[in-house]
Amino acid sequence: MSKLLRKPNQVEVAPGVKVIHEVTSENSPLEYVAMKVVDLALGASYREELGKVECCIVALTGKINVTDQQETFDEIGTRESVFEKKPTDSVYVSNDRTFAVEAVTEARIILCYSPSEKQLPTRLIKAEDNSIEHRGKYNNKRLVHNILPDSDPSANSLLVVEVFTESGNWSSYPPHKHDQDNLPHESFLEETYYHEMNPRQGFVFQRVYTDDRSLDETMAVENGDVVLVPVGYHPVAVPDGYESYYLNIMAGPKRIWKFHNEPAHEWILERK
Ligand SMILES: O=C[C@H](O)[C@@H](O)[C@H](O)CC(=O)O
Repeated sequence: MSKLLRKPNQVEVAPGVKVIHEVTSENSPLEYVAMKVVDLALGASYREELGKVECCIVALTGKINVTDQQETFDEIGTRESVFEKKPTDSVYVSNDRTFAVEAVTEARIILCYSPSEKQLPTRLIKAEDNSIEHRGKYNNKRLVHNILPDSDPSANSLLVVEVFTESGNWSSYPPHKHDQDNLPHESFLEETYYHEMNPRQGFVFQRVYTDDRSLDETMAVENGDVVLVPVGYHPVAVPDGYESYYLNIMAGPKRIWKFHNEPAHEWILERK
C-alpha cells in the first residue's frame, strides 16, 4: 500500500474520544501540515494545549461546544452527514492557547494544524462565512466550500477547504501542484486529503506524482482514508454512481495558494 495512503484507525484516548487519524511530522513526510480526525461520543470532551501551532477545529458532523477558556461557542455544527452538502461551522484557535471540545451530539471533528508564532484572536468561522464555488465544466465539475482560504487573514499559515465531486467527475483536475516556493509563479503548500464516499462502500482513484515521476503513486482511496500530498500533482477521479467528499488542509512557508497546472493537460481549461 502506498506510504501516502492512511487507513482509518480507532484509538480511544479518553472515555468516548476515539482518534481515527493522526498525521504529524513524526509519522509523515509533512513538515507544515498536521491533522487529527476525532470521533466524540455524546457528552465526551477533548482538550488540547497548543504550542507553536494554530488549529482549525472543523465540526465535520454533529454538534459541539468549543472553548478557548476565554470565549465559548455553543452548539456549532450544521449537519449529520457531509453529503448534506451544506457548509459547517469551524473555530480557529491560535498558537499557545488551550481549547476544549464537548460533544453536544455524537460528533466527528477534524483538527487542522500548521505552524504559528504570532498569536491571533480565536475566531468562530460560521457556516455562512464559507465562500462557495462551483468549479469546472464537462466532467470535472465540483462544489467547493472555502472554510479558511488565503483571502481570510484569520490564520498565519493554515488553509482549509472542502470539496464535493459528483458521480463520474474529476476534481483537483486538470492536475495541479503547489510544491515550489517560487512566487509569483507557484507557492509551496503541503496538503492532506480526508476522504468520504457516498455510498460508503465506494472508492476514488487519486494519483500523486511529480514532473520527473520520481514520485508516482496511484491509489484506490476509500471512505475515511487520508492521502498525504508532500509534493506533486494530485488529481481525483470519482466512479459512476458515487459522490466524493474531501477536506483539504494546506500549509507552507507562505500562506498563498498559487498552483501550477500540468502543461500537458492545461488544454482541458480551454474547451468552450
Ligand atoms: O490544491 C487544492 C486541492 O487540490 C483541492 O482543494 C482542489 O483545488 C479542489 C479542486 O479544485 O478540484
